[in-house]
Amino acid sequence: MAAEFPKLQNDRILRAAFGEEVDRIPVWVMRQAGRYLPEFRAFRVEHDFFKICRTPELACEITLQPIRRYPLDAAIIFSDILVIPQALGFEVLMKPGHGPHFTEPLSSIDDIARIVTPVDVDKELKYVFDAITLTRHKLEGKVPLLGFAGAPWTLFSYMVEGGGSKTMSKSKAWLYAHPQESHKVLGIITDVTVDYLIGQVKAGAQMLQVFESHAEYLGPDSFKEFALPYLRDIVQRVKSAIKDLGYSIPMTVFAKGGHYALSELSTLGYDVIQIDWTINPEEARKRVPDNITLQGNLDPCALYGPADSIQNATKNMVNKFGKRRYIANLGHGIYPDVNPESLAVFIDAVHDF
Ligand SMILES: Cc1c2[nH]c(c1CCC(=O)O)Cc1[nH]c(c(CCC(=O)O)c1C)Cc1[nH]c(c(CCC(=O)O)c1C)Cc1[nH]c(c(C)c1CCC(=O)O)C2
Repeated sequence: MAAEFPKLQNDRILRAAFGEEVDRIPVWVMRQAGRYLPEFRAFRVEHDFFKICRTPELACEITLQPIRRYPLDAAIIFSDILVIPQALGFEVLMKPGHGPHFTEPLSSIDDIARIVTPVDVDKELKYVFDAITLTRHKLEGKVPLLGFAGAPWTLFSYMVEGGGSKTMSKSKAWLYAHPQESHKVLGIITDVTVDYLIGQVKAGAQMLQVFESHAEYLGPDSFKEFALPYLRDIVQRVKSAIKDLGYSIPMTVFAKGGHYALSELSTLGYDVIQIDWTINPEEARKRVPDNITLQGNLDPCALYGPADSIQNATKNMVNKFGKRRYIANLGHGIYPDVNPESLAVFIDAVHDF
């Protein structure tokens, strides 16, 4: 199937992920297709967020917007981690300015019965696979296309909280009051995520990232019990299945705020570990073995500074990571009120290295 896609012209990010030499440091940016771009905001006036996700032509167009503007080294498919809870039967709305909203979250353990399982991923999430295949063609081999999914604990916390939360106290309450039931739900999410990521590879994704965005709410012990086993399960099952299909695709894990677990995360089988800006890259390098690539980690707020300050911060960051086994990125998604010009300064500063 891969042979049907246009030939890849820039494989820097894949080479860096596998620890091969690169002529220049690859860079992409979390939320590179997003509200900081006027062309994205114009689209959002006309289209609902999940309608864009569900319409391959629209999702493809949004994915390509930052690629047209900047010399990025990867595209990431426009979608959201919450398409998995939707496939499990939850209604999720994206309220402009408020973020995600579940109309009926998991409010008691009796609600587990409402979860639709097993999920026929090829049917329920076909729209994502179609968007990936279309985008892979439309990219014309310019850069690799990344796929992604949310990690089980992060999705579980959304399904229980029903939206954002400062403390995650409802979902953490489940972990302490109903550990067995929590494991059951985490297992259900894991199974569908495995099929989903395999489907993305079959559809044309060339690298995969798993977002454990809510790692910061757990601690070493709860992360070890409720996050780590599922992150391991995902990488091992996906890697083994795609290997049987003849693919070798690098996988990245991002446990935001989860530095306390960096050593354990390094043992799971991911090729790349993304870090946020609250850890010094030199410290991360010490805790992650050198057969793993690091990705990150400029403070997204650094892009509010003037050009010379962005350049200095980027230079400083790259010096700390070193050029080997490194993919440049921000430490979290780009903020909606960042000047698009500032992103160009960041990307050029990485490439000038
Ligand atoms: C936690 C999480 C979500 N979604 C995602 C995560 C993990 C990464 C992270 O930690 O940020 C992942 C995600 N969401 C989106 C992408 C697209 C690809 C890309 O990075 O460009 C990706 C990779 C689009 C999006 N997802 C969302 C938008 C903005 C929606 C809008 O236009 O109204 C975009 C472009 C909405 C979203 N989606 C989510 C939230 C909390 C919000 C609201 C807050 C916000 O806007 O940043 C859940």
